[in-house]
Amino acid sequence: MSVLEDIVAGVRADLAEREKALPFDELKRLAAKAVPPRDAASALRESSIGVIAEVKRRSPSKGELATIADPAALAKDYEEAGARVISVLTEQRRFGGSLADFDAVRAVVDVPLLRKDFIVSPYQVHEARAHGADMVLLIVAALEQNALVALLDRVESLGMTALVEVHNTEEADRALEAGAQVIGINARNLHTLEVDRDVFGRIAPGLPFDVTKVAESGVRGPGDLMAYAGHGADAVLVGEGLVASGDPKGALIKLVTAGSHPACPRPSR
Ligand SMILES: O=C(O)c1ccccc1NCC(=O)[C@H](O)[C@H](O)COP(=O)(O)O
Repeated sequence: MSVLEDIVAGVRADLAEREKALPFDELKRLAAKAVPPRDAASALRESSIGVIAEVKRRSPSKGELATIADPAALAKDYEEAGARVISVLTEQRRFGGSLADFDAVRAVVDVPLLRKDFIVSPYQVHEARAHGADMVLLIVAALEQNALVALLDRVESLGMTALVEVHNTEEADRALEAGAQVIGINARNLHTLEVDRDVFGRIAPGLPFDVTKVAESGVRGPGDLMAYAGHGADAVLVGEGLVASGDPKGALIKLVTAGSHPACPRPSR
């Protein structure tokens, strides 16, 4: 079983428990009553390079990254430092995240929030909305094409933005065929867990100019952000480089400053 398959199997088991506790129809009613979604897509298409700052405790590749006793305080720091979007991992078994973390963050910040999880069911999309999510991650490698199309449609019909994650040109073609408007190119190979920052430069130039391009993983400082920007990134998604830095707010300020520096390549629109 690959790492991704193993994670998804755990996600499905946990999902089955939540579905028992809260029927889908009830969840849909809660989602319909939630505060309307913020426009995450527009937040990522400003004239400077945006940063999606992630609340990430641990990971399959690195194990424990940071304790994060107070995810709300970390998110508040991210907002004050200029994060365009905040990503909150809600997968529990391998990343130590939870919907409780998401709720704590939602209660204190106004910027758009990304629910970062392994979404395989419409239930999780409505769940994200019910908890106040504005953006939802859809990983192409984890989904058959018809499921990808249906989930993307579901995310958009609830007024949220889908961040559709790809790792190679075949997945990028599938994302485009499904109608993705925001594509995340993840430098982390989900089979080997190795990070290859060059993946972005191989895929991004082949995407239509009007698709928002997010470089995911491997940003450890302003130099990496600048390099991704040079290959056409509109935004970068950063976890480890912030939470394991010892000073997440300071590290994010450096990235945000680099993203709006005159020497930083701008999105070409
Ligand atoms: O981070 C991992 O080890 C990982 C393993 C398997 C599936 C997904 C994984 N990470 C999810 C992410 O996409 C990253 O959290 C995100 O891109 C931030 O990456 P980084 O800045 O390198 O922490």
